Amino acid sequence: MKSGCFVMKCGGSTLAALPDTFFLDLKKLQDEGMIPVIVHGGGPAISDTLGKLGIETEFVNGLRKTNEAVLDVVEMVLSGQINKQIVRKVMQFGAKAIGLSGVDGHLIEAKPVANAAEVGLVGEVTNVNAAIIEAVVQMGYMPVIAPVGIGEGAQRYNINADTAAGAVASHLGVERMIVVTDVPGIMKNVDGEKKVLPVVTVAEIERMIESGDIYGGMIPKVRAAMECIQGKVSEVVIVSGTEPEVLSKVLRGDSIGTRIQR
Ligand SMILES: Nc1ncnc2c1ncn2[C@@H]1O[C@H](COP(=O)(O)OP(=O)(O)O)[C@@H](O)[C@H]1O
Ligand SMILES: CC(=O)N[C@@H](CCC(=O)OP(=O)(O)O)C(=O)O
Repeated sequence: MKSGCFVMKCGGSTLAALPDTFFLDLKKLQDEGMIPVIVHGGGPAISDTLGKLGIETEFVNGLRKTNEAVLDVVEMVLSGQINKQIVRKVMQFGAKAIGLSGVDGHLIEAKPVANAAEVGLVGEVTNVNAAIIEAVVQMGYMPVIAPVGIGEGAQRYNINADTAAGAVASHLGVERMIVVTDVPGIMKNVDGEKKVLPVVTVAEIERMIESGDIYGGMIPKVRAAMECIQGKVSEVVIVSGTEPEVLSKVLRGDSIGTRIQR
């Protein structure tokens, strides 16, 4: 992949709260020749629609228990509602974007996760067809990707968005993944005060999961980060979407959020 390309994962927790400056920043970066590849979540919107339809939903270690009925809603909300909302918003601020789901052109190939007996149709990424992303970028568009995967027998899978973003970053071989969420980074209680850790290593993350300092939705983020920094990706940065011009700040190396390094 060309230099200047980075993967940005945008969590469902923060999508509605993203300020206009976030989208203006994306447009500025695209104009400057930077290449954002967006992978998005949408967990809260999925839960909301499942609730309206009276379908029960449950999480096991941060993964949604998924059957075909749940998968219908996951695909509808992620590839339909949320993906198009993001594409429309990016275009409204003047940038060029094309929305895809992991199903399109076998973009994200998947197989059942190891604990499928417990969580059902949740996928683990087996391959990312980077050539599709590269072709979209070549045409001057920002790819916006929904984390639904496809596997053997054309089976769809629900993939955690952090996991999908990490796999996309690894397969594209980008230098950096930026995880945009609703907290300013990985936080820790220091002398009774919650502080953002500027840098954490893999060993520190393992200790923080063990001690319970990292829990819930932060776990798939740090697991995806630890997985992708084993390869070409040199760092994963976790930041808040409400911080003005957060992407430009990370890319120019400002001290912001939490950097996860090898
Ligand atoms: N150590 C930690 N520092 C910051 N947030 C944490 C930590 N451990 C767990 N969290 C939780 O992780 C959440 C972010 O994950 P999640 O809600 O899944 O967001 P997203 O939709 O962006 O993926 C935070 O709102 C916070 O409640
Ligand atoms: C398997 C699994 O749990 N999939 C997630 C996919 C969306 C997601 O990950 O969205 P966030 O980034 O907003 O959490 C789900 O069904 O909620």
